[in-house]
Amino acid sequence: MGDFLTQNNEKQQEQKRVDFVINEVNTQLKDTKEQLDIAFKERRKVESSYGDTAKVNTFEVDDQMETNAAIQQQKQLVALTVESETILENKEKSLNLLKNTPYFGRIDINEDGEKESLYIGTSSLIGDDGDFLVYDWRAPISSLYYKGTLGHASYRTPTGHLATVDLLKKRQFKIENGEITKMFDTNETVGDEMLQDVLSENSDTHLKNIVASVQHQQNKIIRDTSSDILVVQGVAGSGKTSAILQRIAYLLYHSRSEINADQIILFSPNHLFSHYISEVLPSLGEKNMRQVTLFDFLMKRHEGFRIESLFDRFERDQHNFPKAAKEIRQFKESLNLYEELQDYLKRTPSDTLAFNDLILNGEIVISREEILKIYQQTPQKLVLSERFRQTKNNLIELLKKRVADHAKSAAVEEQVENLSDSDFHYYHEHFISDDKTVDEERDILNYQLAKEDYQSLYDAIYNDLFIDNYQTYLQFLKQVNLSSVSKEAFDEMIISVDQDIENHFLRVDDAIAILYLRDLLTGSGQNFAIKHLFIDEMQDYSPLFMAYIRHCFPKAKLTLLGDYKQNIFSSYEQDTNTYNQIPDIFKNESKTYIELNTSYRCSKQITDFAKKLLDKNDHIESFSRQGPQPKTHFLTQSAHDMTHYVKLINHQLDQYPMVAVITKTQQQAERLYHKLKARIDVNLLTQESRSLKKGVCILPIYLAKGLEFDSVIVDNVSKENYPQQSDRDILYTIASRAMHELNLVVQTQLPTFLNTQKA
Ligand SMILES: Nc1ncnc2c1ncn2[C@@H]1O[C@H](COP(=O)(O)OP(=O)(O)OP(=O)(O)O)[C@@H](O)[C@H]1O
Repeated sequence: MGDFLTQNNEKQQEQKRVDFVINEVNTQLKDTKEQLDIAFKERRKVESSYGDTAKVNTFEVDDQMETNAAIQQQKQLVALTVESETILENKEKSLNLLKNTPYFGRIDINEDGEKESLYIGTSSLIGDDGDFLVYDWRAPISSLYYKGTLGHASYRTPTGHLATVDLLKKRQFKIENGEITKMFDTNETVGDEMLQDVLSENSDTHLKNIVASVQHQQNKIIRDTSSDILVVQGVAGSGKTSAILQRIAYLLYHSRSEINADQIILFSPNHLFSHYISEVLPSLGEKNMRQVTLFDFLMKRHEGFRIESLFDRFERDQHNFPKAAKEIRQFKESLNLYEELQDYLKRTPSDTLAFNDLILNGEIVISREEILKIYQQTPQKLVLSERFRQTKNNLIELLKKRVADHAKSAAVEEQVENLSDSDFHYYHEHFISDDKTVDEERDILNYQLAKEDYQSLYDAIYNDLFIDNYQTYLQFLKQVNLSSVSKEAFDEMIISVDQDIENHFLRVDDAIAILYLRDLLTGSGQNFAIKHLFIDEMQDYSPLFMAYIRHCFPKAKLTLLGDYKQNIFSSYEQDTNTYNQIPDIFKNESKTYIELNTSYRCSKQITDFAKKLLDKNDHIESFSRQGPQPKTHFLTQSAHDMTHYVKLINHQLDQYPMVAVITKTQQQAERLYHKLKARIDVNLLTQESRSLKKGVCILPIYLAKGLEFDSVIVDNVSKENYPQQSDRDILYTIASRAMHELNLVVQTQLPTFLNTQKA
């Protein structure tokens, strides 16, 4: 009873403080809004007078100079007003976040005999008297909340000095709409009670931030600023995605002046996922980073080609994936291919390199033979990219000569004759100075028009389109000797790649290899501006792609995360997966490895079930949250059984806002959707889907990657549908999408690997 009273009293005290802080937030919000209003008016004023200045007569030279100086000054003024407006807007955003939940944690410390209580929230709040009412969770001192248990603890001060304190108390709050709904004191890093509470909530259409309950290992990922390559292997639901999003917020805070969100790229598995995670950073007061999928990345770089997505490839593999095809794919995805490519390009006689004719209006202006000759005339001792640079320069010179010839042609003469008055004035104004004679004027005009005729050829040379990477790739393949595959099978593959190219279509592995080949040849394709690159679900990317990504973003620090057990797309076996090859891919770079072994997403019962699908050696810990046991339902697709299927779905829907029926393939998802849609409101998700909705959705597993649902129904877990041992990875991935409840629908018999365990 005494305890209860003390607790109640403490809660009242804390609530008083919350009220006080919210009051301060509201006052500051009001001030900020007023200042924003002033800043906005100020900017409008400066901008409109900037316009007036620009209109000043620029006829006289002196006036012109004066005007330029004035314009520069005005430009600076506009930049300053925009900057102060942005600062105020950011402040307003942070205050709005603090308005309902000003903080989530408190630590009491004794530092050099001085006791202090610090409150921790999504951003800092400084009161009238200059005191910190709330500390940003990313401030150095806030790290005490995440890493230490009570007693001695240390943190690095902004000056780099290691400060030691006595951590006396750690308290967690759940504050909703200004009211403390829960409050726990804890000695754990972040106590189980709070975590239990967060994890027992229902799933949502968007991932939430985990700022209040980051766990010790996750904290290491978030606060690592020194590794060049940070590699995270984490079991399904262990918070990898959550941790990297927090990490991005952390990096942005600590390097505000050096990094902005545009210099951070996240490779995400699909657009559904991109949308699913898009609210985490804004909820922490930060701008979202750039997101790209592998498919988009390749499409952008192979203009005019259709690319097979990983999803289409997965569907195709379900129908036919012979052993030879698997061997060839493994080769095309491997670092060996990179080495062979390099080697080939070094030793290959130049006449096996393929070039494109430069064609204008159906006529060859520079033929591929001419280009080859130019290339062959460059010094052999130079590196390839340098030979290409010289070839390119020489081609431009040659084109200039062709332009000069063209300028004298009757066609151009005629164009000049037929110029309209306004075009004539335009050329005069832009290209011909007053001191030219009539003949000179004519020559310049002819040359300019001839140059414009040839502009597309300049662009083609500039963009390296005179090289035929696709044919060069075929030439390369023709000399590969892959001992594990018969010559017939390999030749067949080359014919099929040739046909694909003819049809302007590329398979993923070819698309990546061709990009690498292109960049090795031309020395292009690198982006030095990107500072951080994150790859989620790294197990989906081949070693070759990883090496290529390093080539593309040479200055970026990499954070690679994944779970090699959720191995759906790759043709690799466990011991040759991308994760194991990281030391070979990033040979001379420093790497830090972190493992996350606890699944926070699933109830203990679901994690225990999923665990049995994996090897004994795979280490997964379940979090202690309890839920119902996974259940098996034997249902065919007869009308009678479909009624039971619908009942099962409805029953889940009565209990949970988000229910997913997960199939193995898109085709199965579509078939099931058509059977169910007349009886129940369901939402079919496809590659084109961009967002999740509450209710019931049907989707194939590869679209459910990275997502989670309150309840998952696994469709058709039958031995015909999951015949192989490797299908265990797919079932593991499906099962681990479920937070609270898992149901398996079996049409015939359970797969052999599941038969030995009762669901
Ligand atoms: N420290 C934490 N506090 C609260 N919730 C957490 C924490 N860590 C993870 N979670 C929750 O666990 C769930 C899984 O997290 P997340 O999606 O980041 O895991 P993941 O490792 O990326 O999973 P997957 O490999 O399946 O994509 C999310 O609901 C997330 O909010």
